[in-house]
Amino acid sequence: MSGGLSPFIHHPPHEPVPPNGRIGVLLINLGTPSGTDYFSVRRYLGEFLSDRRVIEMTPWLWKPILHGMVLATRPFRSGANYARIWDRTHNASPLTVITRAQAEGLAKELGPQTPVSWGMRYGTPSISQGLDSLLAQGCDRIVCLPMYPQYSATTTATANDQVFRHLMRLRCQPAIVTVLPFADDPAYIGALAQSVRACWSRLSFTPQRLVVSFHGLPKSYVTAGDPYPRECALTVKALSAVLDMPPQQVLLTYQSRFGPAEWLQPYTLPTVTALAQQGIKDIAVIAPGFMTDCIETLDELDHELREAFLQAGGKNFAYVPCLNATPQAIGLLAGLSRQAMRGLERP
Ligand SMILES: C=CC1=C(C)c2cc3[nH]c(cc4nc(cc5[nH]c(cc1n2)c(C)c5CCC(=O)O)C(CCC(=O)O)=C4C)c(C)c3C=C
Ligand SMILES: [Fe+2]
Ligand SMILES: [Fe+2]
Repeated sequence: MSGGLSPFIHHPPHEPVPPNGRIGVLLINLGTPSGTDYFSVRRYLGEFLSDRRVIEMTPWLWKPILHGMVLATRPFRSGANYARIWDRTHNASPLTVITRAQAEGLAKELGPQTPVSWGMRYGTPSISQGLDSLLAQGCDRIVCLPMYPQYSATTTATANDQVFRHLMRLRCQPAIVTVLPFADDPAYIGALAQSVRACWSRLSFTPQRLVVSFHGLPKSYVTAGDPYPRECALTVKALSAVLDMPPQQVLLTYQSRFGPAEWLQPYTLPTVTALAQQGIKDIAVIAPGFMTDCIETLDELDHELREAFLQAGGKNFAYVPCLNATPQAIGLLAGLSRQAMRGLERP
């Protein structure tokens, strides 16, 4: 509700409820289209690809490309890909369904004194909606937890930007703590190792290689200072150590390249097809940069990459699911939240 000519949201005067306020947690994820049709995907991609943290190219060069080419064609292709992974029970993208389950699991774990909500950087429910829901529940202190284990300005920073953009409109602001990425946090690495072991124990083969695939990033962003590949390397090193796997059996790769520029290398797809051509028959693939299974994992890895590997001569391909809403993931999110909440406690 806006207050006349004031740029700030109008709050009727009220006493905080409960009287000394409370701490809430906002889980933040990337976001996803609300449907697989052209217009839903276009709306999502339009918001995503208009973010200057994501596309740094000067707007007067990028806008004509985005509106003239990308948004005219890509929604058809992406929409068809989303249709392959769509959760028809909930009529929603897996990213939405699983993020909601993560928030519900965290709420249960933290108990009724700590409201939990969730918001997407692009699409709905938005970060603003998530924050408003916590404010309406009397939260005067909020932990914002972007669910990106490895820092990148294109993900972590833009999630935090959006939180503070919402705060800019508030007359009564809550205190905020943003949770740092957790690339080599022992609880995160332990959860990943457990999911690898659980997956492998169900296989009828022993993978000769573990391919650890992360979402890519334009190389120029890294040259300009984005620490993302360093953080990915930390995760791989810690995971190999806990799994007690020799480094040569664990390969760090980058997927999901977008546009013609050079992205971080080695790329996942050519690496995996080369493995098959070199006679490596059995592999497993994990994507620890994603806390939640989504189009990039379910379609690009478990579907497209699997087919490419088998077509190139591979025999067995195992995809290790993301941590999703497993008890290990909820324990990790609860641990990160509690640690941040300590910094917000009143004396
Ligand atoms: C320049 C473009 C992009 C950058 C930079 C980028 C970084 C980045 N993204 C993720 C996580 C996710 N990305 C997802 C989808 C997705 N990403 C891009 C482009 C860039 N990402 C596009 C165009 C899309 C949409 C899908 C498509 O059209 O092919 C998703 C999945 C969302 C879903 O709906 O399931 C995630 C998650 C990270 C972690 C990252 C940088 C490190
Ligand atoms: Fe992406
Ligand atoms: Fe992709």
